[in-house]
Amino acid sequence: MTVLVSQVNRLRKLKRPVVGVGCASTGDTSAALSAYCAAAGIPSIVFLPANKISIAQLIQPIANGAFVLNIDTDFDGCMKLIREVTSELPIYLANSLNSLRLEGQKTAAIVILQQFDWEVPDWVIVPGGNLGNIYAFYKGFKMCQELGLVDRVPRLVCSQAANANPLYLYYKSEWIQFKAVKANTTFASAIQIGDPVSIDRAVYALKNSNGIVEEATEEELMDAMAQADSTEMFICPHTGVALSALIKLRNSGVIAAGDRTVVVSTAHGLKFSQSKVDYHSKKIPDMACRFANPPVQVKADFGSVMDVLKKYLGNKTPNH
Ligand SMILES: N[C@@H](CCOP(=O)(O)O)C(=O)O
Repeated sequence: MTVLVSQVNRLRKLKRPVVGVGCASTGDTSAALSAYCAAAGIPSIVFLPANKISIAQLIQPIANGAFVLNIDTDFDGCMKLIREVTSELPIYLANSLNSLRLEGQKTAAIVILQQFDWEVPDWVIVPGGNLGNIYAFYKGFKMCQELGLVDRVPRLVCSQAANANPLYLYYKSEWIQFKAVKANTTFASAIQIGDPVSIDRAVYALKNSNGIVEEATEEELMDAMAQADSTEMFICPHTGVALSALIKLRNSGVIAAGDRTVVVSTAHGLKFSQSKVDYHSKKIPDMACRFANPPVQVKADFGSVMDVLKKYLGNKTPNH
């Protein structure tokens, strides 16, 4: 996002008629845009689907001084509206159909290679919604190959929530015909997108990296998130979608035990704390919440506290 906002800053210094930067968002693009625009002193305008993003996501653009429109539609409706508006008004569009976003995002691939000491991982798994990310990763890896820094690109996996899975359905139809879907509610709300703007670029990236598309049900993604959290992480539900793909591909043997695999995490878990509260209090209809760790309610007296502690510790063996 800073690549794009820096470019807009330059255009404005050149006296080009750009009154502000706008985006439709499921919560993360708007947070980044509003922060960088605030730093650059450029007005930001964000179109958000009302009641479909977390409070932590909503408050970021508000706090950063963006002009926030809460629109009674879903992300795809917001995207359609901002495209119409930016074709009428001199507002610069910041969603990932703008190639400046992709140029910035592709640096994530370079960072992965650098962290792997320029050895190419076998797999990179990315959660997919509007689908700019998966293409940007491909673009970054391909650029490094063309520069001779590495000799190949990793196999890419794009993982979608089963409730918002147009790419998965397209892949399963062997790329016969793309059909946008109505995105249903998912805990992975940032990828609750039925008509991704970067569909063609994503397909190009997947075909050219011998890629795979996976999907995760609500139960699978929430269980994967809880399992990851219990190992010291604190991931977002979208990362749970990507981890579910890893679990499935590993179980089916597609990803082998020795394969080096990167799972990309796209947001901080603290932005989605309500989903974790719901899971750990086992309040989600039709979900077993197998890895829930609810707090134990106990009376404020020594005996009661000792009783529950002894019961808990009785199940544990000392670690010598
Ligand atoms: N998940 C995104 C949706 C918009 O995607 P973009 O990459 O086209 O900006 C968000 O957080 O808003």
